[in-house]
Amino acid sequence: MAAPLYSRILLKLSGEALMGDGQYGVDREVVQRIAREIKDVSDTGVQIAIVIGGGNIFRGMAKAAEGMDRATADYMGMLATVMNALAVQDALEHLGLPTRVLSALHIEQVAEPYIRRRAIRHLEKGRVVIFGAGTGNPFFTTDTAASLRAVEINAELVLKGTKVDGVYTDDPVSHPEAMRYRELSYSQVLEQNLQVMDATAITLCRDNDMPIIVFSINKSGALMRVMLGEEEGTSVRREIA
Ligand SMILES: Nc1ncnc2c1ncn2[C@@H]1O[C@H](COP(=O)(O)OP(=O)(O)OP(=O)(O)O)[C@@H](O)[C@H]1O
Ligand SMILES: O=c1ccn([C@@H]2O[C@H](COP(=O)(O)O)[C@@H](O)[C@H]2O)c(=O)[nH]1
Repeated sequence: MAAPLYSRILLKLSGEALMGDGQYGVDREVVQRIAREIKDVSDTGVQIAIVIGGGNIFRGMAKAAEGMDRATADYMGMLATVMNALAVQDALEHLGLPTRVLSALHIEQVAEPYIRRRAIRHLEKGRVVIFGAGTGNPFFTTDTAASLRAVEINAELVLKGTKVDGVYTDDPVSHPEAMRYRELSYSQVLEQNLQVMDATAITLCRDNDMPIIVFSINKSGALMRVMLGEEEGTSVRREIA
């Protein structure tokens, strides 16, 4: 089999991708399938760090969050990502993969605190590192946490695994006629206001020359195909000559 193109990656998993066909929460079978795909990549020797979103839990609480103080609601969202991190950790460890959850919020009984050098050490030892609680700051998103952690740990690539199979001319969920891009520059995403990742996350990647590939985590084998450099999803990187 061909060798992966990367040795250290940051995988951003959309929280909503974990809920399968449900309205909210975690679908165990979906998480187990994603865990198997992660293990396949890990078995090739690629170091994998993961940032998980919280949309599957947090959007289920949207009514409760209405009218709340924004920062308080954001802390609820960050705690939701910790629950997802534990669900993914459990699924990976059932497959025999060593993992560590590192949380940006202090909850020592549940997860190690985020310490950059520790995260790198875990990766070097072959552990899958799962970053919980986003950046630890309200007014941010887990996409931004993914860009930030990727830069911090010197990852070679941010992989955004989501429900759609790339970046489209418009939201493909509400605009079925939208067309998928094969590649885009950071500035095209920003100028065209393509909503697949927020502007802060894209800007951080642009400023640090961190390439991004957006792909469908629901498509079997897609994660491995991205690792092997095969045509999959949309690649976002610096200006295309
Ligand atoms: N131009 C676009 N191309 C592709 N997807 C788009 C575009 N504009 C909006 N989207 C939407 O962006 C979503 C991707 O964001 P995603 O659901 O992964 O959110 P997230 O914040 O990363 O994760 P979470 O579900 O945890 O909140 C897709 O489901 C898609 O419907
Ligand atoms: O750094 C962060 C990351 C996340 N949040 C809050 O959590 C939710 C869920 O994250 P998603 O990226 O939408 O999946 C988000 O809406 C924020 O409320 C945060 O405050 N800071």
